[in-house]
Amino acid sequence: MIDEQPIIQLSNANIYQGQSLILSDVNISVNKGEFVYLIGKTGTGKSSLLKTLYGDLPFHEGSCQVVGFDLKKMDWKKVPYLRRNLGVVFQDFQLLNDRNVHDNLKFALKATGWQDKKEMEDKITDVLDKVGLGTKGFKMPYELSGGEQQRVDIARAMLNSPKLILADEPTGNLDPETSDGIMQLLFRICREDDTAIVMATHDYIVLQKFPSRVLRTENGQVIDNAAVNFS
Ligand SMILES: Nc1ncnc2c1ncn2[C@@H]1O[C@H](COP(=O)(O)OP(=O)(O)OP(=O)(O)O)[C@@H](O)[C@H]1O
Repeated sequence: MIDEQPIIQLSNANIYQGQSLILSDVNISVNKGEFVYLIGKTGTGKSSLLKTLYGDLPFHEGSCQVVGFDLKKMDWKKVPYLRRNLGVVFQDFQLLNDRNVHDNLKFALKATGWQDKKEMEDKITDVLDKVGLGTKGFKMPYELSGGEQQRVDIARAMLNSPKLILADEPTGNLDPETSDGIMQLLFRICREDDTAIVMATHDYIVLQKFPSRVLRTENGQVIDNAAVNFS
């Protein structure tokens, strides 16, 4: 068996928002290709944890390794390099409304250092096919349904073939049927590309339909392999 480093490893980690300690003594590890839910009541720190993992909040106490980056030692200027190695998916899609789907993806590629036109075109075709939007590249974001916009957001997260995708309530704005489609897509990416996915959610229907390991934020702690009470 190949001895691989976890994609995420936090040990005795403290998570802050400014001066406020949000989560303390966090000890979790996520392996390649794992799908992990992050649940917990509102305001208990799910987004704060995800933001720390993608370098949006500084990390100082304990240890935190993400896709091979040591966040405690990492120079703040290196955050763009960290971001090239992971994908982030948001609840509100965060697409640029002044350009079409293709150009949204091209913008993201250029912003992460891509230059070769042919390679960029091939990559855009590849990710749009993967999310089932191969024919929608010319559409403006406002011409798409919520589910389609979320697929574009996921396509954008996949552009740099990340080993990790962090998703903050990706089904939060979608109806149950559309959510199912997004969950099937995320699980397929996880399985076929061996991408680890950490997904914050309030959606217990999704958890029930697509069971996987659960982390729960509660009373300033993160509980691993948490039981879920569906009643
Ligand atoms: N920008 C900020 N500045 C200061 N405190 C913040 C900021 N954002 C969030 N907080 C605080 O951090 C704590 C955790 O919030 P966080 O958004 O991480 O929780 P959450 O579990 O993701 O909540 P939700 O489920 O509502 O999205 C809350 O007490 C919140 O008020």
